[in-house]
Amino acid sequence: MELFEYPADCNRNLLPYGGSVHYYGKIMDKTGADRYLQYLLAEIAWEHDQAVIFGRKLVTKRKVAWYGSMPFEYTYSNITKVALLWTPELLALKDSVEQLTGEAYNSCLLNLYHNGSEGMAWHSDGESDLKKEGAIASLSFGAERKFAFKHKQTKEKIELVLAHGSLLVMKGATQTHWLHRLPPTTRIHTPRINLTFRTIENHLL
Ligand SMILES: O=C(O)CCC(=O)C(=O)O
Ligand SMILES: [Fe+2]
Repeated sequence: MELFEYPADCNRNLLPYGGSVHYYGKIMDKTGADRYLQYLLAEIAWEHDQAVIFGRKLVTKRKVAWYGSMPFEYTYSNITKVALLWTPELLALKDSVEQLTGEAYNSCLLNLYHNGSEGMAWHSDGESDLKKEGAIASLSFGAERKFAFKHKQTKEKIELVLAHGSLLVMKGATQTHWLHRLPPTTRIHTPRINLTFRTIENHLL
């Protein structure tokens, strides 16, 4: 298992095969990242996430929000959500991420993990409404947390730490061949916010 440290080289593919993951490291200074963290904590329309699993409605401790360029409908874990429209701050972040990654995004899923007891289990972001093999750009604010990839067949694992104000991009066949997760940890007692910019297609708008 490899653990990547700074300085980040955004041209380096962290995956050895079957997709591409690029870590840009911190894309803003600490003052800027602190300001976005405070803004996001205070102003985003956070809600507890819900999922219907085996016909039972479960509510997660983690909070989520969903924003976009249009009131897209987005279905995952059998729950349909309607996107809120970009705030000026989210639009500014989207523009920066588009410039850095050379890709366009029309929506963003936001996650708020209150402390290390909250995480996200192994999954891939292969929902049918997402552009196939489209890039997913992930911005992190707040507590530094480990993030892990696991190949679906070989089970090979790749881990890295996502810094405050940092950018990670997953693209190509990554979602087809690799799972990812945010493991829980007892060591973290402060919040982390993650924004994943995505491209929704086949919407009926
Ligand atoms: O919190 C993270 O860094 C990842 C979130 C994630 O994988 C997702 O929203 O699909
Ligand atoms: Fe994901």
